[in-house]
Amino acid sequence: MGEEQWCLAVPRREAEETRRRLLEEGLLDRRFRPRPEGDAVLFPVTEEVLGAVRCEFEAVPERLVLPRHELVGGIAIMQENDPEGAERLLASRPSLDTVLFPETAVEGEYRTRRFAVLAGVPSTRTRVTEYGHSFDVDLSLAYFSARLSTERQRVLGAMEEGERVLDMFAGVGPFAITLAGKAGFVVAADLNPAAVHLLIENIALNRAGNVIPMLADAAHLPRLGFAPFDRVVMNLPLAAPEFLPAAAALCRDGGTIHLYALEEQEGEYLPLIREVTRGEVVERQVRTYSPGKWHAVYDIVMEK
Ligand SMILES: C[S@@+](CC[C@H](N)C(=O)[O-])C[C@H]1O[C@@H](n2cnc3c(N)ncnc32)[C@H](O)[C@@H]1O
Repeated sequence: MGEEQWCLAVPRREAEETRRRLLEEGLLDRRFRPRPEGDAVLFPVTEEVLGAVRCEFEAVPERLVLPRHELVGGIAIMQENDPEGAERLLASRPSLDTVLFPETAVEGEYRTRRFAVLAGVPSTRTRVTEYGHSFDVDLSLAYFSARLSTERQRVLGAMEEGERVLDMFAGVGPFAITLAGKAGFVVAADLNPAAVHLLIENIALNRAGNVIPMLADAAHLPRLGFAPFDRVVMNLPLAAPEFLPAAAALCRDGGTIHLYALEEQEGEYLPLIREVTRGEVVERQVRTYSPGKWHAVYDIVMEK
């Protein structure tokens, strides 16, 4: 079952006049694209607007079922390869530019997917706004998931002012730039040159001058002679445990590592974590990944 959206179905001959009046009254988004359906044109509206205007206009309320999708800025990623559903989705959401369908799973070292464009502007690039920050992303070139926005705020909330932070797998910078709000500085590393290009653009976009971008393999970071960090973010769920010894070497005693991992059993990574610290470890489920598998985060206090 997809998501539902209320619409006003207006006879075609009334459509232009209705559009003008709804715009004048501020009840319709200016980016609205009319979508003819039979003899009518469908205007997407909220339930409140529907209640307010249905008596005034020669209009019938309709409930459209929209295909399941995930929103990333102006892009909707659909779960089904359904071009007709994609057109409906595009018409119902004025803020959308493009509807994509992932042709592959998230794959490779850079954790990217290949997409087919189902509707709209043929591009995988968009701008995402998250808690007052803006991130330019290109979904086919670099990883980005809007689903971790709450998690980034949680980590920010756990920080003290002025911390030295390392983001080992920074992507286009959502953790690094969010945490920069409280940090003294953030070193943000990624192996993917396209991700680092976007990271640099995002540092400028958000004026986050205390984020230091690095094109680097996280495995080499311990050899670069950094002073120990107060906090290390490890967001590479499939392989982060491999890099835990490197993170432990880079984190000060009493500092915190946030290890994101994909697991099938609660506490799966505890034995590995116990090899690097005697400190407190708190595990949380971030979200379900697939049946029987979930993304977990371990907040690890370093005590060597
Ligand atoms: C799951 S993504 C997370 C990106 C970002 N933290 C976010 O939340 O959007 C993991 C990132 O790690 C990068 N990566 C993979 N292997 C790496 C390595 N050995 N060293 C540094 N970065 C790596 C990938 O290019 C990818 O951008």
